[in-house]
Amino acid sequence: MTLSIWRYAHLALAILSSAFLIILSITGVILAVDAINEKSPAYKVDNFENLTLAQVIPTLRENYFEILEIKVDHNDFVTIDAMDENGNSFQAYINPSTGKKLGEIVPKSDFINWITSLHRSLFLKETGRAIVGVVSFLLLLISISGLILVIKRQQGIKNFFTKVNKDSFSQYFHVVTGRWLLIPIFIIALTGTFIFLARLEPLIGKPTEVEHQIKENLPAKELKEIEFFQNTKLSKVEKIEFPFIPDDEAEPFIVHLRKKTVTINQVNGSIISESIHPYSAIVEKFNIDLHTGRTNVIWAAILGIASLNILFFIWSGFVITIKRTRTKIGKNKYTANQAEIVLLVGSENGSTLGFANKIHAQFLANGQKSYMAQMNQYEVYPNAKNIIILTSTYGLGDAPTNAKKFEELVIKNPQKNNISFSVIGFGSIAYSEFCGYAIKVDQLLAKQAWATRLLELKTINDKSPEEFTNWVNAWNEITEIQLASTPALYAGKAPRLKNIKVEKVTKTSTEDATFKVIFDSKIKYQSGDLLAIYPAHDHRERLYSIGKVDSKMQLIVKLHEFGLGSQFLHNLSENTTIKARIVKNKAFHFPKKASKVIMIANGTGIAPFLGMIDENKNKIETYLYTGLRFNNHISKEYQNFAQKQIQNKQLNEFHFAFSREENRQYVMDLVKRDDDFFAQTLKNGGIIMICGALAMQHDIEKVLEEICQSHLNQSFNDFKTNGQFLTDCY
Ligand SMILES: Cc1cc2nc3c(=O)[nH]c(=O)nc-3n(C[C@H](O)[C@H](O)[C@H](O)COP(=O)(O)O)c2cc1C
Repeated sequence: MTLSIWRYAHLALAILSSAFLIILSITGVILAVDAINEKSPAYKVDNFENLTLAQVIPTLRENYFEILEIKVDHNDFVTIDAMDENGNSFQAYINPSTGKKLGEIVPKSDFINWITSLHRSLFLKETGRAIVGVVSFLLLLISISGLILVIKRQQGIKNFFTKVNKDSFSQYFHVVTGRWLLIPIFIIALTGTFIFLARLEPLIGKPTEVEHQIKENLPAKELKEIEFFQNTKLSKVEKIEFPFIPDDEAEPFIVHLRKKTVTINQVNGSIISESIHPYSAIVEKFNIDLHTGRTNVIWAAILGIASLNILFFIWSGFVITIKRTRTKIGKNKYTANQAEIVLLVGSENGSTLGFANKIHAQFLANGQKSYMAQMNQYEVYPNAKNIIILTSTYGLGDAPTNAKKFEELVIKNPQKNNISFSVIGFGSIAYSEFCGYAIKVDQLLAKQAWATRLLELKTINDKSPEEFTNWVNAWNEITEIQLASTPALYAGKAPRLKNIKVEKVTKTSTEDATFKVIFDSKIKYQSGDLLAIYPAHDHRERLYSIGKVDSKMQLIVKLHEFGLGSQFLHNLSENTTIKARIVKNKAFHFPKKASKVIMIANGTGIAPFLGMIDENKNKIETYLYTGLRFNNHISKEYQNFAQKQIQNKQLNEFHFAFSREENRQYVMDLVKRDDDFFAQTLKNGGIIMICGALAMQHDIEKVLEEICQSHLNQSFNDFKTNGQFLTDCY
């Protein structure tokens, strides 16, 4: 049978029974705790297993005036129901070997009685019992289908307990705890079903009565001499009814054992009759013991944990199902016939579809006729120029469920035009066949006469947005249709946006079109973090480095004529709010401890450093090197700020280079000039931070390499790997 039939059966049964299962599991946990509690105080005596009735009955007779009965409960505690000399009846726990009273019998609390009744019959008497019986049976079927799903997932029964790869929290724990708790849950379900069945009239057997021949004139015996008492252990007894009047032959002892009830002549000790319990009654008791854990603390604890876990199964099972429904594809704007870009998705749990959705939305926003379908819906696309396949892998290099028919369909429906194809595989290196199915699909398409490879197969481990942007970059390089290459955009969860208030947008400097935006916001962030804004009010985000100055969020932005982000920021009105989010950039936070920090920036890359200097309350020795084009009002403002911070002792020195002024200078010229200082700083464990253009970073790294080689006879790489070089360049 296919995986999906088992999966649907498992799900349908769970949906059908979940409301009742929730009630039964919660009450089950409470009853399990009660079963454990019941065992303390412990009234079981040490030699209980060895005591015979020949020892117990005479002792009790000596100690008590008139005994009605004694009972041995499932905890092996013995209780007595007797009368004292004054004719007052009493019940108590006793020590069966000495007859001593051990404690009062405390009745179950109203709460426990209420819970027990809810658990047994949902307060609906016989109807409720029937519902509970049916739900137990459904739970039995759920555990069987669950067992089969685990076996299938683990590729056979022999791998049942081998490692489960962590795909998502809910899935991982559903499978892992499922493996361990399947047996107790199976037993709970099976015994629960039997307890219900055992109450059905036709299944209840009748006891077998055995009358013994009564021998006349047998000699009288003392109680301790009666053979039956000598041969019967107290531990096998459930109840003994004592004769009303001692020494009267007409008044027998009635001993209730697990398997039978025996009537004994109290004078001569002969067995008068035996009533052998039907098999169903014995099984029922055993079932109740197993179902309630009342005879064993450890088993009661296991049942409690298993019951609790049923709640967890219900929760995680539904999370998995909801995730799975995410593999459904929404309505397309264009038909398969109109489509120029076709995105085909193979996804079991929806994450691959998430990636596909994001590029589909961008294609549509760029005016492309993009069409998305499941791989199982493959057909002929008369106008397609590009087919992009995004598929995950399951089993041992197998297709996800919605791609199972793909191979057959590709062979059956050859395309009529030449179409470029590109395959992106989603998988996990934890599996031996990493992206095995994507590899198969890539090879299959390569063999089709109509297909031309656009890009090499790209495999992506563990849904990595970074690895996905490698494919995006490769796509952007060879096609006209540009896709966003910010990894954060492709990260799993849709980001939660916050409202932040615009406090001020400064005028742009005439020479290099730079301006400052100040936000007033209570969101948590730190200088060096990034602010993600959504200028097109869609999912495409632009990131800006943040400086926290005077407790305000400050961005320094260069206005680009066609820059969506910079134009958006530039046009903001004061006292309005925008939707944005913080992208934590831990790798670029100001060090909490360092012997020395050197900051290198060019252009707007100075933004986070202004904040870091302002926040340098520990007065770590800090040096700022900045490269700008012009020495204008903006650079003057930076210099004034730096001067003030030197007075505060939050900055030690600052150096500016201007590339469009007299004596053209770049920031790397300043580094070269202070080569000895840079070498010593690195040697002494100091940290260099760099923010600005990627090209500047390359140049600076080259200069630092030369400095390290000539001054320290060492490679700059050593300091990089040592975490002494922090970068945030774009
Ligand atoms: C039961 C199971 C089996 C898997 N088998 C493989 C495999 O053989 N090879 C592989 O590369 N990834 C395997 N994976 C990992 C998935 O392909 C990967 O997590 C993928 O990103 C899931 O995408 P989806 O959410 O779109 O289905 C397996 C995952 C699970 C849960």
